[in-house]
Amino acid sequence: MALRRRAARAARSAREPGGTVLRVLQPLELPAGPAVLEARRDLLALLDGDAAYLPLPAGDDAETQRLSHALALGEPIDDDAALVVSTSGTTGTPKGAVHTAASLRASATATADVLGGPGSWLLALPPHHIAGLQVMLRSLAAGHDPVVLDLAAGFDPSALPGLVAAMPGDRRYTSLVPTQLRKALDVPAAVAALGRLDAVLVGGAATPPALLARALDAGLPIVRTYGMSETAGGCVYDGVPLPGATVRIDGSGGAEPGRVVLGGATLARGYRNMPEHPAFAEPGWFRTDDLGVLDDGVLRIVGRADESITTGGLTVVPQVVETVLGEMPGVADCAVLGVPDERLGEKVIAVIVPVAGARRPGLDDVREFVSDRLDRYAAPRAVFTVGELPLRGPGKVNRRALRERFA
Ligand SMILES: O=C(O)CCC(=O)c1ccccc1C(=O)O
Repeated sequence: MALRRRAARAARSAREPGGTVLRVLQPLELPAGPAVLEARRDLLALLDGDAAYLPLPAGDDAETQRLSHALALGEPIDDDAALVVSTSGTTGTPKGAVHTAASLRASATATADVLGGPGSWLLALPPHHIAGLQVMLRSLAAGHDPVVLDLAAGFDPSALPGLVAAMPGDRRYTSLVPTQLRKALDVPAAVAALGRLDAVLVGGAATPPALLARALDAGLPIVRTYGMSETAGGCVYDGVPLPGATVRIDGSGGAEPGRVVLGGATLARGYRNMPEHPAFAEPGWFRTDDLGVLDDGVLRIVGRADESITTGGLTVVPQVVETVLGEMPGVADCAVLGVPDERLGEKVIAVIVPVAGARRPGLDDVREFVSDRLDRYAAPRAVFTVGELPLRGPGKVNRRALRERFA
């Protein structure tokens, strides 16, 4: 059912006597267990699907706007578990990040503090994704129903003006992934609408510098966020940790990129049913798969440890090459990956989405463009063009699918 119709129904059910309900947000076959959300009935009406509603015993907070105990279809998770966020992870092993009421509250509070106060939120991301979930929670925490963009037929920026106009409250926010921002920038009325918001959070994937520059030039209040399900969404805004969040770089020699390790009150307690998982081995810290550098306390993400390419014995971080290619005329979007190569072990290839109507950049164009911007060994050795990049989640390129296609 279209989200718009659900929204209309939600508005109706909001007038019914409330009561809280539990809601399973994720399919049950995940070994990590389902994510369960308790929220007001009017919100849950937006999240229609096949899952069952389980009535919650009414407590002190019967018409609550907070999260509380989660049950997996009657199976208790843990005493202090509030929400299990299912995360596929890049490695493909599904995991459930166990959040407590404290970690979720810490995230909501820190976000509101940094953005200038609680406000209403426009939901433009799937509600089972941590960023979409956070949009709903922050909006509900501020006492506002989130305004919902219908994603049934994909992200349509022309819906933004009407939805932004319908947003209550004196502070108004939204969260987008970079691909959505790119689409919105092509629609002047959408740019004007986003420009009326107090912040547009962009995250989930690296925002190419050229895209960021276009958005800032258009006057959009962009905040680049960095975080993941394990940190209850963004815990670093524009490179600066939120109040209470901490960032450490491990295994880095000075300016060299090292492993990003995150700490602070927004951290999940661990992965469900995986007490030995190495990412949570050090109490109070979460070891990410990201590589980054800290310049004067400002975090810059360089790429992912598990996606780096070894070519001729040298390491290439795909995101570094993507950032350079993203500045190339005629390139709307791109992904860089390693494919098996007899001589080099792996070779660097680029998959490019050309700008509509522009000449398709070829291998010679690419090699010339990168020649004074990248080390020789990092230059792509093959270039493919596609209409759009396959995604494995909002904003995240499915490199595995590309590797299978172009290897
Ligand atoms: O992709 C992830 O794992 C987290 C991304 C994320 O939290 C996010 C993504 C887009 C916009 C806003 C946010 C956010 O920090 O809430």
